[in-house]
Amino acid sequence: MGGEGGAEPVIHFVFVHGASHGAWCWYKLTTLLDAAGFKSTSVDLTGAGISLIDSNIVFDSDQYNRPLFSLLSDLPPHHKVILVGHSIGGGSVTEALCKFTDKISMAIYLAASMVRPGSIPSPHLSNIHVGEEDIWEYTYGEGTDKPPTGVLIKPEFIRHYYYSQSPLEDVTLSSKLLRPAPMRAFQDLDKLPPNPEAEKVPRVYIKTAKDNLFDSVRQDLLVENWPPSQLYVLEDSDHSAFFSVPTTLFAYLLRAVSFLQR
Ligand SMILES: CC[C@H]1c2cc3[nH]c4c(c3C)C(=O)[C@H](C(=O)OC)c4c3nc(cc4[nH]c(cc(n2)[C@@H]1C)c(C(C)=O)c4C)[C@@H](C)[C@@H]3CCC(=O)O
Repeated sequence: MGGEGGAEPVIHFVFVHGASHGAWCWYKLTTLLDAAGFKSTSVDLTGAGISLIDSNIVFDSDQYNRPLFSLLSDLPPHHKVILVGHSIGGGSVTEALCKFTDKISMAIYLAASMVRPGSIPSPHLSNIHVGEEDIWEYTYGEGTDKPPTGVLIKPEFIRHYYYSQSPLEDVTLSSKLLRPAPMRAFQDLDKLPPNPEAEKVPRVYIKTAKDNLFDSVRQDLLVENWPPSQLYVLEDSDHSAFFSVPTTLFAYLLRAVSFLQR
């Protein structure tokens, strides 16, 4: 955990957003944690949130994850963080876990992509939203004869798939803030070689039970394929627990980290 040389080590949470989101989506959680005396940081990955980079020119996962990697590499010696990733942000968490293993005391996946390094994820998992509707809008930054460079959920599907149980104010605000996500950065996320050291770090999975985007069956499959040390279920949560059930999520985060102190 912290280890700043004072009497009590600081418990420091670092939050990683999912596709199209940004550091902004964690505002309720960081407020609760800061008020309770914890340290929290939320990052904007390249091309997301208030990043000045156009996501159409983000080419790979290294470039996409650079703000997170910089944060971790700049931590003082012996300072460890609890890394929390949402949705496809779980891929960034796993990459960070492999690259900065000694900086991470716990990895927490919230309705997130949790794929074991060295394994091949089932195609059933990598097909985003396998339902009937075509809910995605693509951007062709290099021309329509080339593969898409960006992807964003169509406006009419935002509420149902991302925020069905969340307050309307959060839906309204998010609708203004969501940005196209860098397709090419996602293609190589989760394509990591085996990493036995990273496997020693405790992992926690938090399931979202009323999730219209990432259904229970697929979340269960991730958990089955790479069992975490702790599993929690947010019964009333949509895909975006940081909006729909922030106080329960806060309580689960505290319960999860309490196991580090035993
Ligand atoms: C375009 C393919 C690329 C990909 C994109 C993508 N993935 C998610 C979104 C987008 C645009 C979302 O909006 C959603 C999210 O982050 O919401 C905030 C996404 C999810 N992805 C998940 C799992 C998952 N995705 C991939 C792969 C890709 N996602 C493509 C390369 C994998 C693997 C291993 O290949 C996995 C495990 C979920 C956590 C969410 C839910 C989306 C869904 O599956 O319906």
